[in-house]
Amino acid sequence: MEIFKYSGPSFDLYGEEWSDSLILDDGPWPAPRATQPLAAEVEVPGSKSITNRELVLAALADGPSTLRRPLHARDTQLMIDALRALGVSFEEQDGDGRFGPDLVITPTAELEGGVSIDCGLAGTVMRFVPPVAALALGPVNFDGDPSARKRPMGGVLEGLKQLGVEVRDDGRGRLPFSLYGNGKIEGGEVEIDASASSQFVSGLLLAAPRFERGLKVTHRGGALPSVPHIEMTLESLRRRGVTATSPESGVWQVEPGPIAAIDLTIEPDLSNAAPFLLAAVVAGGEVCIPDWPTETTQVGDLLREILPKFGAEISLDGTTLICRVAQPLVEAQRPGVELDFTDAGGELAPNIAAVCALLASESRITGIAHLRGHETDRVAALAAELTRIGAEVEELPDALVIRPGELHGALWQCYEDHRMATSGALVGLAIDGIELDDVGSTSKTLPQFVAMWRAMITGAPHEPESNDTSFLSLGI
Ligand SMILES: O=C(O)C1=C[C@@H](OP(=O)(O)O)[C@@H](O)[C@H](O)C1
Ligand SMILES: C=C(OP(=O)(O)O)C(=O)O
Repeated sequence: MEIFKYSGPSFDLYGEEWSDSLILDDGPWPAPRATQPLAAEVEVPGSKSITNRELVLAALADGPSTLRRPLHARDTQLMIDALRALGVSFEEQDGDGRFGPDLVITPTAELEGGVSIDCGLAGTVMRFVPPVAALALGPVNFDGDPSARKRPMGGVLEGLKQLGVEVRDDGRGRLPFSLYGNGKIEGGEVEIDASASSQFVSGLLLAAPRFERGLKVTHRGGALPSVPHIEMTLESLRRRGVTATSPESGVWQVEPGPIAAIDLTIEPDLSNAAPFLLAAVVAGGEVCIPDWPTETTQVGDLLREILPKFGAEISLDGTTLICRVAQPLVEAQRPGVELDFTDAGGELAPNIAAVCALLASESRITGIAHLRGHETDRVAALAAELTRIGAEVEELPDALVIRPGELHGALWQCYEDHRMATSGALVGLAIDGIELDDVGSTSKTLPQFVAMWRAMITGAPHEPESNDTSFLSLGI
């Protein structure tokens, strides 16, 4: 079944020539109900966060790098297109992954300016590529989807301005903007407010080994979200021989020096494992995820602690994570939960909040203020959609209080947000008549979602060939 086609990024920075990237086949998608306990093994494609960090580092490395089992999805394709526009070369290579080819990335001697970059709706592209582009000679224009223009960018732009890069923007700290690099950055120290996104810090640190004096970044502002993602950035730099440390809380230091070319296998995306593991919580039964990393900086690893709060028994059989649940959630009449998502917020909270609507008493999901600057305002979107299906929801500035109600079918709005889409699919397992207005939004990080979801429910092995992934080709 063909769910959508990706027509490829195409835009005109200052004009209105937007081409819609996702063309849905048949309007709303009826979310399948689970009528019996699940029994599925679900192989999950590579991590978005690791793939896009590694693409950036490979682009700045001292030789060709090979990425095995990288994620192939809209966010990674946008990253490849952005880096290719700056002069980096990409080659596909057959690998053992089931979700697309391996990649060989060859850096360019000199990054090329005079180009426009489409960030789509990808936070990693809009925050990680500007510091790379600032190393190029000549102007680089940045823009993205209309909804991307609402996402905060201030910390990255402020950091670049403090580094002496000429930034032309409208002062709102948002897309679109242009950078005028002169081929090098001296580096030194910057102080930014990263309370809106940890990606501001990660973006500056990833390019920092190529600054003449390296970089010290200090965060000044409110609570810093998604700290494990900054740890992932430091870890990715260290893996390539760069000295990268956090001498104290809210301060990070990267020494100048070469970024080693490496051959790396990308871990499965543990945040994308979340809807499948939570499906076992909702429907009962067992869902297994192979290749769960034994050590990881991915926030999705927190699922091993979170899922037992919903009655799941979590175990490891070698490197296969097993989530076993005795009874469907609604039958189990489990009490509400209280969870703080300051660290894992963005990626895990939407799915968890959706499942909370199926608990028997009040749940509180806190530490989620920064989710308002994600693909959509996720706090408002979750409040609206859970209310739409009959839950009683209180929306606070940085929290959601979710109380059970008479749940019923409805057209669940996805707001172009992959995690809102998978959240709708989750409640649809337990409630008749849930339809999603835009299941194609899952192509941001998981273009195979629909086929994988169906295969999980029927217990059939997922066949990647049943998806149209032709749009993922690099065209080379
Ligand atoms: O660095 C990364 O790869 C990410 C950092 C987090 O962003 P925020 O700090 O903006 O929440 C996370 O939500 C996002 O999905 C991926
Ligand atoms: C917040 C997310 O994405 P992005 O990398 O675009 O910020 C996410 O994937 O949940």
